[in-house]
Amino acid sequence: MSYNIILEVEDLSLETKQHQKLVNRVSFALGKWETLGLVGESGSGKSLTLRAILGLLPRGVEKVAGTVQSDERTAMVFQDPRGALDPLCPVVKQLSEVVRFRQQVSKKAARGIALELLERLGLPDSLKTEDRYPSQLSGGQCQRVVIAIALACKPSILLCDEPTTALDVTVQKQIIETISALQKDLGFAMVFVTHNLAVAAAMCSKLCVMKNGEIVEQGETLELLQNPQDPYTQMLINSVLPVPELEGSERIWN
Ligand SMILES: Nc1ncnc2c1ncn2[C@@H]1O[C@H](COP(=O)(O)OP(=O)(O)OP(=O)(O)O)[C@@H](O)[C@H]1O
Repeated sequence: MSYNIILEVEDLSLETKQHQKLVNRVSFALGKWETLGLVGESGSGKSLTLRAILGLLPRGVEKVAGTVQSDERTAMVFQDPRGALDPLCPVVKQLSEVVRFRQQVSKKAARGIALELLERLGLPDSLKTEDRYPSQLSGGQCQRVVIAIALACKPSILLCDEPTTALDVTVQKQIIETISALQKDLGFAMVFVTHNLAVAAAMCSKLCVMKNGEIVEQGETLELLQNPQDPYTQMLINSVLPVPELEGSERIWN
């Protein structure tokens, strides 16, 4: 890996045990501080690619070729925040345990670091004083806790698998702004999986467009969106609905 590259995926291929190809010869590189977006339709292999980077492939899926070279401090934020948390454990305790394990500090120090992290993520002070379980938090608050847990590992690479898909649009925007601000503060690199081209354009300096398990096009975000070469990328861009004019235009619901 060259000096500034923190993650390099080369010719990665994943298959089921029955040899069904799921990801085929995927290659990309991520520089320090950079954010790379993986975009493409559902089922195109984005999540499996992230899981392969983390070495956490689901049962029945195998890496059959290729290499992944990455910094060992890699953490992941999953799509479904509630599913990523233990429903039977108060959230501060869950976060403290990760801090204690990953940062090798005392129980008391871990709780202090956990509370600081929660504050940094804009979670309410009531979490400091009362035990709150995931079911007592909103979806956006659960996602903030999950992000705090990922950051407790002090990652140099953060893998985000559609971290805002399960949230409403205003909360989506807040979470994306929070992640961007934390990235500026803490200086990690990111691979960001999203369906949303607007989010990808706002967050990512480079994009890889995936279709049927392959990267059909990759490049600098602006260049790629302004001058897409692959018909599939062109179709993705054309399928983003423009915000309709509010007066005088035909509406679908009329
Ligand atoms: N455990 C598994 N066993 C067999 N096939 C799987 C498994 N997990 C995923 N797949 C298949 O691998 C392909 C890629 O899945 P993946 O979850 O990476 O897609 P994705 O691009 O992340 O989709 P989405 O945007 O909907 O999350 C899909 O065809 C999916 O059905």
